[in-house]
Amino acid sequence: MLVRLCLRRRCTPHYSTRLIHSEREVRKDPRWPGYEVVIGIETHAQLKSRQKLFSHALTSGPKDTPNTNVSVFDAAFPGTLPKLNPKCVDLGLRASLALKCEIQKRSSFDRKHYFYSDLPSGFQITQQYAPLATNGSLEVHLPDQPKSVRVRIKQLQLEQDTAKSTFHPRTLTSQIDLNRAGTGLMEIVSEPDLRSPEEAGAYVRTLQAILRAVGASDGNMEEGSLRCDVNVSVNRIGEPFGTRCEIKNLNSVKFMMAAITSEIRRHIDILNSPTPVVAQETRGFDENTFETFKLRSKEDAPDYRYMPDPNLGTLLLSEERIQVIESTMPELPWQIRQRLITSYGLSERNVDTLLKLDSAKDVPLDGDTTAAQGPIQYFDTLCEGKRRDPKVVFNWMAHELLGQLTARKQTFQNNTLSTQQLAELIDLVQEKQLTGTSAKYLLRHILSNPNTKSTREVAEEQQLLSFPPTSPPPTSSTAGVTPEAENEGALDDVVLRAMAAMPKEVEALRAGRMGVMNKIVGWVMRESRGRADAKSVKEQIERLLERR
Ligand SMILES: Nc1ncnc2c1ncn2[C@@H]1O[C@H](COP(=O)(O)OP(=O)(O)OP(=O)(O)O)[C@@H](O)[C@H]1O
Ligand SMILES: [Mg+2]
Ligand SMILES: [Mg+2]
Repeated sequence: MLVRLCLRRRCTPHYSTRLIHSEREVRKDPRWPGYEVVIGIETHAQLKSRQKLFSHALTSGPKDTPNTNVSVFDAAFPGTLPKLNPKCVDLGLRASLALKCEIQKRSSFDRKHYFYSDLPSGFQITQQYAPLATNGSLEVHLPDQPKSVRVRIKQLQLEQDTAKSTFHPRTLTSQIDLNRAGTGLMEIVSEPDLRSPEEAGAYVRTLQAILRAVGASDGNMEEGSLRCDVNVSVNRIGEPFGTRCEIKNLNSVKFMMAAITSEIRRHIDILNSPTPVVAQETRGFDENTFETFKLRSKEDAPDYRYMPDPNLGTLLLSEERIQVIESTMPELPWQIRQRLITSYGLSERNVDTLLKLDSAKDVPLDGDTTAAQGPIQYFDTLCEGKRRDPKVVFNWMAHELLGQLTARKQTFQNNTLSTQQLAELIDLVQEKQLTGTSAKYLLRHILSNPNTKSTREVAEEQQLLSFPPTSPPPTSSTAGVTPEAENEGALDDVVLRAMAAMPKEVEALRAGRMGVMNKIVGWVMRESRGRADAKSVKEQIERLLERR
C-alpha cells in the first residue's frame, strides 16, 4: 500500500504555475494596473440524490429535524461498511459529461484523515488520487464582453459531506447534526484560469446553471448545496504566478466576489511593501467587515495521511453505462445559447434572460430531467419554428408575461398561461385584432382567472377585440352586417361622437392647428377602452374632415 501511495503522490498533476509567462494571455484590469490576478475555484456541489453516498439514509434538506436521517454507517459505528450508491455515480457522470471531462473508467476512493467534531469516523472518503473525471472545460460568458473565457476543469471527484456543527459562544458548546454526514458531494476543481472577481462570479453562476440543467445538483448556495473555496494569487504582469491563498467555504456569489477583491488588495499591499512576500495561507471571509482573515498558514496545514479506502474497491465504468447517461443528457445551456442566437437571431442579452429563467426551473431528484418543461421549450413552442417573429415572442414572454408574474410575486414556474393561449394572443395583436393595451389587459385577466378557453373566446367575452385598422365609408345602417363590419361601424360611430362632442377642436383642426388632434384621438381611445388603434382613429378623423 505504501508503494502505491508514493507512486500516486508523484502522479498528482501540477498546475500551469510554471507556464512561461510569454505564453499566457494577460487580461489587464484598470483597477490594479501592472498586476495580474489569478483565481482557481474548488466547488463542492451536493449531489441531487435521494440517498447518501455510501448509505441508505435519506439526503436531508435544511428544514429536516436534526439527527433524523442518519444510518449507523453515517454515525461511524464500528463494523459498519460503505456501499456505493450508483445514483450518485450517475449524477457525477452527468456533471462530468456536461463539463466535457474525460471520464475515468477506473477510479477509486481514499480516506482523508482529520479530527473534528463534525467528522464522526475521523476521515472523509474522497477521490484524491484517481478521480471520476479529469480534463474538462467550461465556457464562461460575461455580460457586455464579446469574448467568452474558457476555464479548464482539472478534475471532478466524488466525496462525502461532513456533519454540521453549530457553536454557541454563550454556553461554549457545539451542537452536532449528523443529517448531512455522508451526503454525496462532488468537488469540481478548476485550473487557475480566472482573472477577476467578475469572471469568478460568472464561472460559478455558469457552473450552477449547468449542474441544474443536467439535474446533478440543485446548486443552491443559500441552502449550502453549493459552496466554494477560492484560490487567489497576484503577480506583476510578465512574471510567474504568485503564491496562492485559499479562502474557504464561501456560500454566495456576492460574498465570493467581495472576498476575492479584499484578497487582491491585501496581496497588492504586501507586494508594494518593503518585504513583498505573500505567505501561502488558508483564510476565511468575514461577512461583516467584507475582509478575509487568516485561518492557518501552510506550515500549519494538516497532514491528511491519505490512504486508499480498504472497504471500497475500484469503481469500474463500462462504455455502455457512459453511453446510456450520454443518451439521456438534455440540451445544455451553452448549446441552447448557440441555437437561440443562430436560429432565432436573439441577442446575447435576451438569451441570458431565458437561460437564467431556465436554470431556475425545478429538476426532479436523481437527475431525471425529462419531466421538466422549462422556459426554453415554452419559447420554442411559441415560435413554432419561425412562424412567429422570435423577437416579438421574446418580448411577450420575457417582458409582458414575466413582468405580470413578477408583479404577482410569482416565478415562471407558477405560470398558468398555456403556450396556445399566449401564441393566440400574440397572433391577435399581430393581426391587429387586439391593441397592445387590450392584449396586456387580457394577459392580466387570464392570469387572474386561469382557464383553458381560447384567447379569442376570452377577448370576445371581455369585449376587447379591436375596431378595425381601416374603415370603409360610413353606412347609414348596421343591420344584417358581419361582426367585422359591425366593429368598423362602431369605430366610425365613436369618432363621429368625438367630433360632435368637441366642435371647437374640430374647428381648430379645419384651421390647420393639428396639435388638437391628440385630444380627439384621446377621447376616442378612452371611449373605446383602448380597443381602437390610435393611427386608424387619426386617419379616420382626417378622412371625415375631408368629406365634410
Ligand atoms: N497560483 C495560483 N493562483 C490561484 N489559484 C491557483 C494557483 N495555483 C493553483 N490554483 C488553484 O488552486 C486550487 C487547488 O485545488 P486542489 O483541490 O487541487 O488542491 P488543494 O486546495 O491543495 O487541496 P484541498 O482539496 O484539500 O483544498 C485549484 O482550483 C487551482 O486552480
Ligand atoms: Mg480541493
Ligand atoms: Mg483547496
